[in-house]
Amino acid sequence: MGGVPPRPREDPRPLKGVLRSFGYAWEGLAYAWRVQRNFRVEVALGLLALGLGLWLGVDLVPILLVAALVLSLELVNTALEALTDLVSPVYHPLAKRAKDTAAAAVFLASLFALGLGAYLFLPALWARLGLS
Ligand SMILES: Nc1ncnc2c1ncn2[C@@H]1O[C@H](COP(=O)(O)OP(=O)(O)OP(=O)(O)O)[C@@H](O)[C@H]1O
Repeated sequence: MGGVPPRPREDPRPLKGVLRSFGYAWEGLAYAWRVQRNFRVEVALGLLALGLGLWLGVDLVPILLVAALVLSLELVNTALEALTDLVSPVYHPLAKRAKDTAAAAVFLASLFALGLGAYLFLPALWARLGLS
């Protein structure tokens, strides 16, 4: 067998342990960035929305919150995909349910982000362009 790295022992020094946890979280982020094109697209769209929000002078808090929601759900979706592939490398209807439902969570949050973007940006954009 082999291939499965040993589980690291918990570091008794609190700060070291916390820093190590950040390191693992960073590895997870780097993995999602590397393998998930959707994650990269969502980061780019989030930055675009922030730039647009700054330019139009709209409230950035809802934009930051919805971007955090979409990106976090995409990370959870990526984790679930990996776990599903581990426990069910061949087709199984329950594996399909798990992957499809996790994907639906990202889809729903993305639809919400789109609606929020339209609600926040369109009136400000019309005003900026002198169309309202
Ligand atoms: N082991 C499996 N058993 C049953 N259905 C599966 C299985 N693996 C994947 N699927 C089906 O194929 C779809 C695509 O799965 P895949 O693993 O390619 O993820 P994905 O949706 O392409 O994710 P991403 O594009 O974010 O990597 C799933 O949503 C599911 O419907």
